[in-house]
Amino acid sequence: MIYEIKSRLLNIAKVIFFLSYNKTLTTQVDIMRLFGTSGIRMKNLDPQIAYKVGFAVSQKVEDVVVARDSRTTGDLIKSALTAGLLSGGATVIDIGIVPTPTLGFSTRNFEVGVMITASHNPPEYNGIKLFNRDGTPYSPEEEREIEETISKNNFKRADWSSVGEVLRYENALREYREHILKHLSISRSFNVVVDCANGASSVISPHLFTDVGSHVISLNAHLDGRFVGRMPEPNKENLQETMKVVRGLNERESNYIGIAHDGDGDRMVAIDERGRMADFDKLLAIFSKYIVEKTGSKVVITTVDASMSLDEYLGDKVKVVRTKVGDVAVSQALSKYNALFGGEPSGTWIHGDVHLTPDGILSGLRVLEMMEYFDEKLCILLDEVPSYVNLREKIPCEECKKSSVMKYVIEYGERIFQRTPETVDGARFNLENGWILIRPSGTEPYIRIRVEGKDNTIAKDLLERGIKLVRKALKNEL
Ligand SMILES: N[C@@H]1[C@@H](O)[C@H](O)[C@@H](COP(=O)(O)O)O[C@@H]1O
Ligand SMILES: [Mg+2]
Repeated sequence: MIYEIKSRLLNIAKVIFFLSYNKTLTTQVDIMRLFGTSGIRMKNLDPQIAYKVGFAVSQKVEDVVVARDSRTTGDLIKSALTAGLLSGGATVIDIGIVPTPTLGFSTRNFEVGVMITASHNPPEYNGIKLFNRDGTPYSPEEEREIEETISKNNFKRADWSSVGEVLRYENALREYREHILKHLSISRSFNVVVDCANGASSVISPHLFTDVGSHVISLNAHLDGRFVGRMPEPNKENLQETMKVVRGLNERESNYIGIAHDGDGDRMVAIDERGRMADFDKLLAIFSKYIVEKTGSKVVITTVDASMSLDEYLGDKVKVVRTKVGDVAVSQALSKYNALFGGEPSGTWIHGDVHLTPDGILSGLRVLEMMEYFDEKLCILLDEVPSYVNLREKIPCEECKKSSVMKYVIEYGERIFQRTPETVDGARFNLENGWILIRPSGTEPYIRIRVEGKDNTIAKDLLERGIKLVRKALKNEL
């Protein structure tokens, strides 16, 4: 009898297990991927996505600090995001238009920070980037959680009595400015051209350079979301005019340097006294050397696309850690290794002694500090760094094709280059006299190729082979 009851119970349990197992199978939802290398970034970003992100964030936290850059769609996206946050009962602290590093810094007083920006992308893009209290951008795992909440529609709406409210906070810029100034030691007066790309850095960058005693000429330093002065990516093509201005000023031997930002001010590009845009890898090397010499720190963080000259320049005593491309990975590695400096050859620099958010404004000021420390012109410091030939190319590739293109690149790349690639990010083939990295951009519809060779012929040949390989992979897709 007892045996009979037992076996019946067992059968019922089996049926319940079967039903619930099938239910989980049928209710399993595909997780919609929204986040890339640097948060969410899309052309004509749909405000409904912003609403859902706000709603998802509000399920976990009570107060959220929100800021935006100068883009024309900034108010639209902010309103939608705010509606989502309030719906879930979160309090929104609105600090207005400020650069990403200011938002990252302000997050220390709240639970989460949200920056509405598409950084260096053209004006038709916008995006959303989330920050933790310690100033680090959200990790891929934290981003997955938000994507999961959205995909599963796991929202709980607050009722009228607990719905959130918006508070405006006016002191964010002042607090950020004071914090930055506390961490600088600049006593010399420098001549600086500051180009803000009509982006968010306009509200603070030229002022901080004046604060440290520089003579400042500001360019594109009024907010305009159409980026009327120049496009927001601080690259050679977009900085032609700025370089010309620096060169023109220095015809009278006034030793101007240039500092240029992207749309949200988390990047910095330097222009030396000869009007040349500083090579990112060289700037990375001198920043690293400066931090190592000044603080005794023995570890520097960079990304897989950084030059081999860095290791050579720093010598054996310094450990160079290479992460995936993107400030998220660099910032996390900084925390993990307790490092004081990390940078990427895209002009993104993080100074861990001040805060863990990439900061183009602080980095520009640190260029001056470094020049004073080494008592040398920027052009001379840059020329001291060994250099190899670096070439870059980007090939258009739709989002949905990226993963199969990369699969092809890895498989056929192994045959072509006779090497197993490193796959920290995309595929990097390390060869005798150089290397080639092929990876999908996490912010734009491109496959990026970067090569470095001991000489021009090697680099050009590698690049050509890389381009051919990606084109073949794309054709294979058709
Ligand atoms: N803040 C990030 C950078 O950290 C990153 O290097 C860059 C390029 O990323 P990707 O090459 O994936 O487009 O995007 C953003 O600007
Ligand atoms: Mg940026």
